[in-house]
Amino acid sequence: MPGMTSTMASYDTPEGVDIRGRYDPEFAAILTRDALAFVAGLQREFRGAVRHAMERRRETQRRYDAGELPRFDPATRFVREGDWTCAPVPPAIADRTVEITGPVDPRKMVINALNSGAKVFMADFEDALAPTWENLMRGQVNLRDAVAGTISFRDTARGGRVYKLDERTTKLFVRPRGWHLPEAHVSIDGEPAIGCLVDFGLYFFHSHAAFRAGQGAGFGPFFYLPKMEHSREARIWNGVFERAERVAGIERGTIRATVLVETLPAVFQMDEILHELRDHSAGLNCGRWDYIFSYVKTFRAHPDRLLPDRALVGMAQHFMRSYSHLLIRTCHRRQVHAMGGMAAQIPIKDDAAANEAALELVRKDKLREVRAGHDGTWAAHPGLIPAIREIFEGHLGGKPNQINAAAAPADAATVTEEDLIQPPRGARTVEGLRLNTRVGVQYLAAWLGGSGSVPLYNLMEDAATAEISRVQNWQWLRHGATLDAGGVAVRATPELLARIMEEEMARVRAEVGAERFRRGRYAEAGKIFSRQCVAPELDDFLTLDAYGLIVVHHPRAPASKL
Ligand SMILES: CC(=O)SCCNC(=O)CCNC(=O)[C@H](O)C(C)(C)COP(=O)(O)OP(=O)(O)OC[C@H]1O[C@@H](n2cnc3c(N)ncnc32)[C@H](O)[C@@H]1OP(=O)(O)O
Ligand SMILES: O=CC(=O)O
Ligand SMILES: [Mg+2]
Repeated sequence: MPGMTSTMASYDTPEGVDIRGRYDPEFAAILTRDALAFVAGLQREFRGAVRHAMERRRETQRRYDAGELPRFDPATRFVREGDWTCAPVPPAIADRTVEITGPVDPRKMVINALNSGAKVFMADFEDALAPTWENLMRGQVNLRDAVAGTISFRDTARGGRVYKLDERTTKLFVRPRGWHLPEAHVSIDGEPAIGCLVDFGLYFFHSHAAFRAGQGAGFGPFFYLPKMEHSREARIWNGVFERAERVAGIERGTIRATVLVETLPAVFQMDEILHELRDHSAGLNCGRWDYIFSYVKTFRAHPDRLLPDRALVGMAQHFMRSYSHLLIRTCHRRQVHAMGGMAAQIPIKDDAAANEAALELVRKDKLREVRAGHDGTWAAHPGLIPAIREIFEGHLGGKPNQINAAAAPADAATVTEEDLIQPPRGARTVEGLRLNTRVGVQYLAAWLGGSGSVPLYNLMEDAATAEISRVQNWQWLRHGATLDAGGVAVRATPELLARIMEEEMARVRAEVGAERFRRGRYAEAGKIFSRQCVAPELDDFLTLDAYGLIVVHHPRAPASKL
């Protein structure tokens, strides 16, 4: 009987491992006994180090809250000043001029990304994915089939159009979740698994051999590593890679990873992070959106460092420019790629002039990046790839990257601690508070409904951009910021937010329509977002705070709070 298997059958798990997510025969082919034993081995070896690293994050934040500023660590000066380089770049990924990003599910999108004409596809378990059990497991199935070259999809909504891989596809990088996120559907020795070790472990276990034979020319698999704050966290990843190489019997140093420098503390640790990963490094990337989020988080207790409206905090702000210039110099000194970041604009379908204006903003952003010395950059949508390729390939003149040209802006050698934390300039407005609220609520509603990246007001929104909306509102309220309301100064207060919330919820309802509003989780998202904005203590991550609401344990009752 259809459906019978899903209630009766269960996963074959090794000692100490329990699967609390829905049973599905397709998922069972991923959650094999051996694959789970591999994940459990990682968790058992590294859980102590991860716990310690998370405690150190909290301890460091307490020091920032007491007035300390982030700075370069005098104890590791020898690493910053030392004359060392990372292992040579694998030939398969010398050219990373344009990288498309997208969630590991839906399947169609994965195929589109692999066929997009970009050099790399960064398949995301992180900012672009709501980590529901279904998304995570379907994502693993998609990645296994993508690496095997067998992935296909029949789109019934499009008259049965069949999607399959082209002759030439992009190289695959996979981004697991950050160290802070648990995986509540997998328990190991009675505690939730570490989310990123589940993402990494299952993908690596099933695909490393096919990947190295097909995609990596003897190297790989390749990864992106998000949201790290300190080199001790990179050291854990290095250990994970070494264990994986040992267990799989592959040559040490062939797994490679690009670290996103997307927290403020990490910008003071770039050499140290590369040094920890020097045998496994594939460079650094400017994760600009989480970086802005992290600036607010780090300075949550510093009223002299309030951000202006979110729309004004771009790469032209001094602290952002300094960060990207220092990242380029650091990477090129260490002989690895310095990757640029994500412009939030996406194609606008129904307005040619607005579309051209959006494309022009993307072009400008990419031109700035390649001129500054970046070796490649990110695209959020396939429609942007031709323009971005033209800029990067035109500037590089046939070279795959500019690592050996040691390209870096002249001011990169003199970037100071003060440059990296200089408060951004610009107005703080009630309109900004409104927009944060409107966007934050809609993103959260989408995330609760299982979508981790969505188009909103012609921009890409994902967990990182939504975090900026949340923490900026929190910061303004916490410090009673003065906001401009069309020439009149008003104070950011919980009462003002409550009024704006009511008005913006009504606006969202009118925009999306009553039926979609009712079916979606907008009301719930509104409540969560409000609570997060007025919380006495800033929640570290909105996705962690709300995670319990997307956890569905089987066969027991759904929706348990962790
Ligand atoms: C801060 C950071 O971490 S940035 C990195 C994480 N964020 C991301 O990766 C966001 C990636 N982008 C996206 O998710 C999407 O582009 C969105 C949600 C912004 C917009 O998606 P949509 O509304 O579906 O776009 P749209 O309707 O224009 O899609 C047109 C086609 O392009 C495809 N497409 C759109 N974006 C992508 C993508 N990133 N990768 C592959 N294919 C894509 C769609 O599948 C669709 O294909 P079809 O014509 O065969 O049906
Ligand atoms: O992950 C990328 C970012 O900008 O955040
Ligand atoms: Mg990010």
